[in-house]
Amino acid sequence: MNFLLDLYPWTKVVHVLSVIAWMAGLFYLPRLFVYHAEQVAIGGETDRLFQTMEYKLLRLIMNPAMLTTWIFGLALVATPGIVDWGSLWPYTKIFGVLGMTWFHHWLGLRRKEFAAGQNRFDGRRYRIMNEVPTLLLIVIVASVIVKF
Ligand code: HEM
Repeated sequence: MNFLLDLYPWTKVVHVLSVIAWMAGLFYLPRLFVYHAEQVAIGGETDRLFQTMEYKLLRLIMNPAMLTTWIFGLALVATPGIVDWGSLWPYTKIFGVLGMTWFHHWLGLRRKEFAAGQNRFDGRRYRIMNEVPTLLLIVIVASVIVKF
């Protein structure tokens, strides 16, 4: 895995770029759900517009960004000398990324419900869920920067 040492800064560049794209979607999609749930009548033109925006955000931005975040994150894990498994931070980071991945799939399930005209949650619920990626982001960034 020594070739990964030469690539290390560039692996991290692609990892962080992917993270930014993924996070943009993880913050924005629940906001779309808030307005979709509160302001939009089922079956109308605006409903179809929101469904298209949600579909494209998830499929074209968030799914690929999650995939490349994972691929390049795991490449960083495989790079010699980067992760000290005797420290606490790798475990808090794993907790954060598994939580973020769970949240991504939770949003994907809610998108399918909107697409079927069967949304079950009100805007307040989506507002509350919007805080989940914020909290996980704090845990993850503190883990990789402070490295406690
Ligand atoms: C999906 C699985 C992920 C894995 C396996 C992973 C793994 C890693 C590893 C091993 C590093 C290298 C740390 C170093 O160079 O010292 C790193 C850096 C980083 N990760 Fe991740 N990561 C993942 C997801 C995420 C997520 C979801 C975020 C943010 C929401 C994130 C944010 C960062 C940042 C900002 C850095 C750069 C820290 C620095 O060195 O300045 N990562 N990641």
